[in-house]
Amino acid sequence: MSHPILACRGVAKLYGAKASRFVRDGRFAGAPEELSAAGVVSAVRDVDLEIARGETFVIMGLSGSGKSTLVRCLSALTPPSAGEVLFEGKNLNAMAEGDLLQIRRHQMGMVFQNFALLPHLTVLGNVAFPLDVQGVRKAEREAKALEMIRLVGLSGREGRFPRELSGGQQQRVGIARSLAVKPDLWFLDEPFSALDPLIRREMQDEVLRLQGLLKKTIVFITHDFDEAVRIADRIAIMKDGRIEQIGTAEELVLHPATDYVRAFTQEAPRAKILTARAVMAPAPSGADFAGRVEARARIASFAHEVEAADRPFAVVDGGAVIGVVDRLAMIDVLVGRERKAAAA
Ligand SMILES: Nc1ncnc2c1ncn2[C@@H]1O[C@H](COP(=O)(O)OP(=O)(O)OP(=O)(O)O)[C@@H](O)[C@H]1O
Repeated sequence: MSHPILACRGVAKLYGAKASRFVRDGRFAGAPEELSAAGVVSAVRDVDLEIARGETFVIMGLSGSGKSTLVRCLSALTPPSAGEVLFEGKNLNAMAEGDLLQIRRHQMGMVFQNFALLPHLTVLGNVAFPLDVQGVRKAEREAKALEMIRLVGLSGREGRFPRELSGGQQQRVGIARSLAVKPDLWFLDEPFSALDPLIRREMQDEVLRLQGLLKKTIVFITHDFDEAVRIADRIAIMKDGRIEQIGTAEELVLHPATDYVRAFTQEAPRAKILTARAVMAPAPSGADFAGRVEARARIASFAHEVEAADRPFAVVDGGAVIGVVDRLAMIDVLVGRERKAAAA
């Protein structure tokens, strides 16, 4: 990656009175037994990652795996105990407090699971709040806030208080507020887990729509693989404070680096993740095709047609046939048996 907007090198976050014993020369060093004997929790350790500008990067893992702590380190809410977090190449932890505050206020936006709205402020007041903190004048901040309220579809509700809104609407206010400062980096920490499944899906579409429009860099935490698959460019899977693997959903499903990732992705919606390219077989010469599918098309989008056909479908890339998929390939996918991809 040429110029990541955000990068981590050897990041660790330790909790406990004796935590500093396990940091030497800015690096984390300690065996699990030593840490537990000293009563130290390594909420995050050994994290290296790079996030590209415009990327939607999802962090997944079970409860307690360190997702929120890592995001707190990435967003400079908390300093790591060891390692570096680089924002646009600058080390956030070596920065003067004032510069850090500027970056947090002007270049980062956050959305939380519990909405974190101010109950005594209206929708307009809540969305304008971060601009108020920045010292933006009233007329300007209200104009900007109204623009964001319109963007998230809440026009007409500017004067309502949070308690007068549904959960989904409250989270739209949270989203509008986090976007009001026009951040480069947008952090969303399990933003939709308090919402019911239908609203949750609607909000995922909302994030996708806003991302298409605003082209932010997104760091998104979720427990839900379906949610991750819908929105992520890449997914990091965390376990016990460490990142087990980073990859596209397809890479994680097809090439899990550890048994943990294999187990974690077992229930993943394979047909929504795998592409024609990943399941195709080499095309026999002179084959008679029932139709064509794009190499990058997800299986779910064409499985029906292919299953119903008595001949294979051609897999095409840039107009050229690069392989075939047939009924058998569909069954292989559904039972989790992948074929080797044909040379692409
Ligand atoms: N301030 C703290 N003091 C002590 N331990 C902490 C602190 N914050 C987090 N931890 C511990 O660090 C580990 C990681 O916590 P974290 O909240 O980052 O996990 P998570 O993956 O975000 O979990 P969840 O999905 O439940 O929010 C947990 O074992 C937690 O108890």
